[in-house]
Amino acid sequence: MRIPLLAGNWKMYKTVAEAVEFVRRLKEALSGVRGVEVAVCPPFTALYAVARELAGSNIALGAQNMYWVEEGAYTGEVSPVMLKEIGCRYVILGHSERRQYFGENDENVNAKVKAALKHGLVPIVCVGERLEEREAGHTEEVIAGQVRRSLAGLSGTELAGLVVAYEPVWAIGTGRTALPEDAQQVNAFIRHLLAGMGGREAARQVRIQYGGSVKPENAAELLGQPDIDGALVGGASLKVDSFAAIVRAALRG
Ligand SMILES: O=C[C@H](O)COP(=O)(O)O
Repeated sequence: MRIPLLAGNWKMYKTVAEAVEFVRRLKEALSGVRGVEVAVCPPFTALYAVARELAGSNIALGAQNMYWVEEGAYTGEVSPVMLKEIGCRYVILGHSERRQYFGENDENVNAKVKAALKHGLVPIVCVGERLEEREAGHTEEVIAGQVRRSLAGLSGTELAGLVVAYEPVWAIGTGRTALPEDAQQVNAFIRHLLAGMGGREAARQVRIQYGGSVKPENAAELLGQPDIDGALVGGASLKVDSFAAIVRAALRG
């Protein structure tokens, strides 16, 4: 009932030429694939060129961040209007790298989520605990705080239409993947929280991804969990073969 979303977060990788070449090959690799949704999230510089290359394909486009204001004197920022104009469907918000290196917090993320929804973009809202928080047994408390603050003030319908990505910080780019049952437990917990915030129907519909060292070798088991509705893939989304293999694993999962 929930269509899995496999989104590639390219982070700060790929020039425009590399990005266009990549999506040309990805389109071929995924041409017959049905039953899953696929998105790529290139750096801002490559979005427009990639949008043109993806036109008419079954691959969606996403951005990795945005500001919450429509326009203005905000040097270096990109607005939801700009992303929508060039054909973005998704926008990743509150990624742990933005929280860690660029000072983002749940309140900023909440403003961005509301702005994205207002402009018809689907936010992929990232939450996740750090290693010391997990080891101290605080995972649920940390996740609950992030989910409640980042998604504060949204209606059930708005919650139903967005995507949450559970990304334990200790699993990002480290090669350490959460055990499928641990990831499932946190994703189920997030769904339970969302039921409290927006009702059971919203919680039934919302897609909750897992992210953190997802690879072709571990994807099927992670994606086979009942509350894992796709993956936010970093490193393994930078190569056509490995990203396509993860997409195929979602069909089996
Ligand atoms: O957004 C993607 C995540 O940060 C995961 O990155 P990774 O697959 O390289 O661990």
